[in-house]
Amino acid sequence: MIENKKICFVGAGAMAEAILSGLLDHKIVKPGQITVTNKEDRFRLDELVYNFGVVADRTQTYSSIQQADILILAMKPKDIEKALLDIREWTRPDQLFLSVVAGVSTATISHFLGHAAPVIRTMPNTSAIVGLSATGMCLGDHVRDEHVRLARTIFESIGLVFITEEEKLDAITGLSGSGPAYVYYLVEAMIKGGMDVGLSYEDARKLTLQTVLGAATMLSETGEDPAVLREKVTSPNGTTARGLDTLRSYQFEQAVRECIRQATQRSKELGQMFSIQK
Ligand SMILES: NC(=O)C1=CN([C@@H]2O[C@H](COP(=O)(O)OP(=O)(O)OC[C@H]3O[C@@H](n4cnc5c(N)ncnc54)[C@H](OP(=O)(O)O)[C@@H]3O)[C@@H](O)[C@H]2O)C=CC1
Ligand SMILES: O=C(O)[C@@H]1CCC=N1
Repeated sequence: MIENKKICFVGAGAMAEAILSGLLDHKIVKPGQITVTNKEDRFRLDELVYNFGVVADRTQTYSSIQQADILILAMKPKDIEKALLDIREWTRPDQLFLSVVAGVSTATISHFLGHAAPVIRTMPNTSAIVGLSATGMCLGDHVRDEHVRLARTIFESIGLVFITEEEKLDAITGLSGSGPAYVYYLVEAMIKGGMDVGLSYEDARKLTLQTVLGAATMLSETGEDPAVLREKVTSPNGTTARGLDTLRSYQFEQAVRECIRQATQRSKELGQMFSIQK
């Protein structure tokens, strides 16, 4: 429980919602401790107020920013410079800044703020909504133990937290930040494959979901190497062997590895486009 601290979200989209719903579900804060702000979409703020009971400051955004102890930056990378320049005169070095923005460095955030507030950069994922985010986190200048404790409490309410060096954040973005989309893509393909061989959409979806959930739970609960688990499914000359050979012939592994490399590269590019260069 985080008592007596006000949290203000700057940006009220998908990630902001995922984080605030985790905080409220786990009773880390009360709805009245959270304020949401965005650029212009008032209907979106109304929706969050209606669904979660949080506070939206539509007319005095800057006063909610001034009153906040913790600001969570949750806008797109292209919007962060303007957002920070708009609010900076209402911010102070004794506030904690937590960013979920892809690619943008802690040094850039500090630069745009123009003062010595502690900044923690994170990369969660949308599974935060069900409390299963894998969140990478790195610490900028001026961050003290009490800030790390607060950031941990917030992000552990939405899943696993992994503190690391800033150089790793692009890789974490390419792997686990974007990762849910890769899994959904695989699931889409498996459902289509099931339909190709005669199953209904509903049955293919149900069977695929249970298969993915079961496989993830096996990995997590047995701690086994995925290759070992894969081999246990694969009877010599059986059905799995034929399926896996087909995936290999389409260079499945190379495709997935290149996908993560490219997503990581894109995170670096976003960093170059929207971060100051040291
Ligand atoms: N979606 C994902 O899977 C993940 C996203 N991220 C990162 O989270 C960040 C947000 O992503 P997501 O929630 O998907 O994005 P959304 O597009 O859903 O939301 C972006 C929000 O930013 C607001 N915004 C834009 N400009 C400003 C501004 N100048 N001042 C205040 N608010 C502003 C928008 O307000 P308005 O609608 O009024 O324009 C909107 O509420 C991104 O940087 C992304 O890299 C990180 C991990 C996973
Ligand atoms: O696609 C993106 O850029 C964001 C960052 C990680 C997940 N979504």
